[in-house]
Amino acid sequence: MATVAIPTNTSVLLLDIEGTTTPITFVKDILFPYIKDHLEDYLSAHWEEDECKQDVHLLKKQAEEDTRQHRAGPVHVLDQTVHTDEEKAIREVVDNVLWQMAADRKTTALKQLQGHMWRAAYAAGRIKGEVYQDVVPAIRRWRRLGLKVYIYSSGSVEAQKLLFGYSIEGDLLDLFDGHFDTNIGPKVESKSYQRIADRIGCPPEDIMFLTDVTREARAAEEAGVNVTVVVRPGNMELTEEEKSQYSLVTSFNQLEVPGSA
Ligand SMILES: CSCCC(=O)C(=O)COP(=O)(O)O
Ligand SMILES: [Mg+2]
Repeated sequence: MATVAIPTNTSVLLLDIEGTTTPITFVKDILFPYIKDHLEDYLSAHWEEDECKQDVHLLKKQAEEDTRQHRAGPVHVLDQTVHTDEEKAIREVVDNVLWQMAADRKTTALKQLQGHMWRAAYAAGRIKGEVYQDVVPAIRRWRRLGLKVYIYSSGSVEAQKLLFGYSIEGDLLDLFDGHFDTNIGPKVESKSYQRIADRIGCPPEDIMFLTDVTREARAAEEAGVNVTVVVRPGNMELTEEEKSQYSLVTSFNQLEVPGSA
């Protein structure tokens, strides 16, 4: 695959995680199964704690929104207020979370709870965040050239910091100037990218977004952000039309910063 020149005006690289910096298999085969295996025990152990109560509250708000939107699933209604039976209430939360995960939903409520659950696993060394080999050297190179590097993932900011803070390559948090998650808006909506540009304090045109998902790429482009689509093993196959529409790279090494050769 050919090299892709980063536009000369670029001052910020905005990176997706799953399928871009990190193999999809790490998320699907390690992070998500951890949640499924530990969910019920986690809720039972932390049910009375403020953080867990806030997580359940957010899930309930999301379930109410889903009901308003007629987004029916096998189990999607949480009604904690009427439950005096803790076990039953926990069961409802478990069913709701598993239903959301089966649909790979990116709701802030789901992502916040997942982030809180992974904290203990990372801290105990049971999980280490995976990053592709080309990622760290490329980011260090970009930073030496004066570019800023931000993360934008559906995973909560806390989950992002855990992944990079406890990574197979050690603590990588000093590689990033900041993190964004769905609190700024969904990754498939162009307004989210406008907000990110505002928050960083630069025009959208000065940002290059790297992602594996063309719906995200399209939303970013609509906001005026430059985009390169990252093709990694196991990523969703692109259509011929998508391949012709976007600049593609299989490694960050293919991104050339003008004047740096
Ligand atoms: C960064 S934490 C785990 C990943 C995750 O939960 C997720 O939804 C990944 O979404 P992305 O926007 O990075 O593709
Ligand atoms: Mg992705």
